[in-house]
Amino acid sequence: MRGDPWMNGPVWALGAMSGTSLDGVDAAMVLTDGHQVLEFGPHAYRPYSPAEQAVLRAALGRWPGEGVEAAAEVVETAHAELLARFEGAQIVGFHGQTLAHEPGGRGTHQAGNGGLLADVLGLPVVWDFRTADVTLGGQGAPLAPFYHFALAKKIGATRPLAFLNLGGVGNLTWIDPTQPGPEAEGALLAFDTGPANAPLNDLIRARTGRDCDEGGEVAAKGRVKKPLLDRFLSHPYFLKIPPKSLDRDAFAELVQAAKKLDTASAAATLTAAAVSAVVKGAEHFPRPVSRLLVTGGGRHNPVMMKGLARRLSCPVEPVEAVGLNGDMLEAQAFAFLAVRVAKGLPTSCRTTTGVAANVGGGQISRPSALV
Ligand SMILES: Nc1ncnc2c1ncn2[C@@H]1O[C@H](COP(=O)(O)OP(=O)(O)OP(=O)(O)O)[C@@H](O)[C@H]1O
Ligand SMILES: CC(=O)N[C@H]1[C@@H]2OC[C@@H](O2)[C@@H](O)[C@@H]1O[C@H](C)C(=O)O
Repeated sequence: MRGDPWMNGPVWALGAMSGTSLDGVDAAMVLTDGHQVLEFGPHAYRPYSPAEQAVLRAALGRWPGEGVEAAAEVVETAHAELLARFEGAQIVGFHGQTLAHEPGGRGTHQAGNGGLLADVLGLPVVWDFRTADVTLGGQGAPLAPFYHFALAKKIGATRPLAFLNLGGVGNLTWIDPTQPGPEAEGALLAFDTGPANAPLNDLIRARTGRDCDEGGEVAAKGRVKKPLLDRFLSHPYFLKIPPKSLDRDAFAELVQAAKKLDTASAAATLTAAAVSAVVKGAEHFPRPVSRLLVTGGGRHNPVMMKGLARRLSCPVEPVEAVGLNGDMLEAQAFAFLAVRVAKGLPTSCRTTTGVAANVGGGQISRPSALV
């Protein structure tokens, strides 16, 4: 609508992401006009309790109508609690929790109803970011690349660079920052690399009860089992030309096979698998990059980071090296994307999701009192 504040200049947008690691919800504010990121605002994190995590985990792989109400309620409650702590937001970008992702098949499913959140928060909420892209034949993921492009401009990059997200799943965005916008021909190439932390977390949880391989300490004590790594790398996913995306549990057989190993060797092999998937992914870059900026929880894992630095021919640094916050970058991305959706700007294109035309994915729900 013409009277909406985002039609008249930059607004403070609040974004929230509940990632595939199932650890909790990140939320962050950015001041943006949907093109540039002008300022970063406050951020916060709300972990899921073990009971909430169990509900989400039990719902993985399920679709609407398949008993996902409890999971949706966990997502909505956690977001309502977290987002209510912020002041001054004019619009909210709510990603929800991906429970299943099958572009080209049943679609993509993010639990959580943005309409409910709009009523609770009294703010317009943009949500369901992925469906439109999938409906138009795209992968529906990754969606952070348009935000990565804005960040590349913000940090003043002049040569090709890449962002790597090491979340539950890994994803890479190659960027030519000299292009005028993210949808320009040759500006971006983005895709999921393969599993990153999710299989490692699942192993560590099963063996030790802990959430993750903190500091890569378990993997550092193990030896990589080359035959298993080679088997992993022969997966047809690595031969696919990007754009391409993955479900969290697409490589379940890798985890099964790793379970036969001692804990340290299994962790070492799964960590090496995450690294190798990125190295394979980098082979798809249109041109070499000047640096690789790493975001997501995996940048805290020194075994993963050292593996990448050893095997890639460019500097590998956490995004903090350029003054960004790698724990909040995806939450910020959905704040930025919310403004783009509200303004009718695209959030994905052929080179980020494979969609045939530029798409502004997402629907906007306004608080009932405002309708
Ligand atoms: N100190 C640490 N040492 C080792 N690994 C860590 C550390 N901190 C975080 N991680 C890993 O990072 C994961 C969290 O990453 P992140 O929050 O980026 O994932 P996500 O947003 O849920 O995933 P996705 O981007 O796939 O949606 C943890 O589950 C853990 O595996
Ligand atoms: C379907 C889905 O939720 N995919 C996530 C997941 O987590 C990482 C990777 O796989 C990426 O494709 C995406 O998230 C980020 C935020 C994205 O869309 O850019």
